Amino acid sequence: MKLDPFYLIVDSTEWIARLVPLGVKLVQLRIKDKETAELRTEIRTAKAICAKHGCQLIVNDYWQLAIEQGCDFVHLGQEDLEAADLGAIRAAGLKLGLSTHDDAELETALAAKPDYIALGPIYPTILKQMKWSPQGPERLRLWKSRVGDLPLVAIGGLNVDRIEGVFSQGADSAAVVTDITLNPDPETRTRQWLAATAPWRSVEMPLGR
Ligand SMILES: Cc1ncc(COP(=O)(O)OP(=O)(O)O)c(N)n1
Ligand SMILES: Cc1nc(C(=O)O)sc1CCOP(=O)(O)O
Ligand SMILES: [Mg+2]
Repeated sequence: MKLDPFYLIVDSTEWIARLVPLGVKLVQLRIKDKETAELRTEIRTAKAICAKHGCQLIVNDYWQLAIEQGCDFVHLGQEDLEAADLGAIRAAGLKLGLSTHDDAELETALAAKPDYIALGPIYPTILKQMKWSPQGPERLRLWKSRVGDLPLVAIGGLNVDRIEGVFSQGADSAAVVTDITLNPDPETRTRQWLAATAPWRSVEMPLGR
């Protein structure tokens, strides 16, 4: 499986409606602190927008709602994974992305046979408090050697200027929140991300890229 090299993460369908039509092909809906009914509506709406624009939607955390709404991809962290029913996720045909932050988490994640592995935080992030120090882009190379053919997602503190650095270390996709959502002009920033990740979007990548 291949992931688009530009992995946008947003916290509402408003953002999805605003940015996905610009050409985004991979988006995560990451909502915290909303009631189930509202989450259900958000997921349903996000799914419809993404389907219209040929964008892969990944639902963060809420795997039961993702199943209920007929989604096809979820992202779980390690604590989410502990509480999740992997059998139900697989039986529903969902693909699964997993977070990792250290060796033990990578081992746990690989045992769950995910469809991609994320490593973070690559750089300091202002989105949320994290107990891990920034990994640095070099750590992606070690992770890539361990995940083999599984797509590797870099996350945490990424911006347009840091894209080349994560792909040169072996990342297959670069995930981003605040460089876009806190930008004074999120549409222009999204277009910059699309352009900057274009070299990694081609079907066949030259060796060593
Ligand atoms: C692509 C990607 N990588 C990591 C995360 C973080 O997941 P998690 O550790 O479960 O933390 P929350 O995002 O749920 O706060 C992610 N969402 N996406
Ligand atoms: C949600 C999330 N998870 C991370 C991890 O390391 O698992 S870092 C992160 C925040 C990403 O936001 P930004 O691009 O604004 O730094
Ligand atoms: Mg989570």
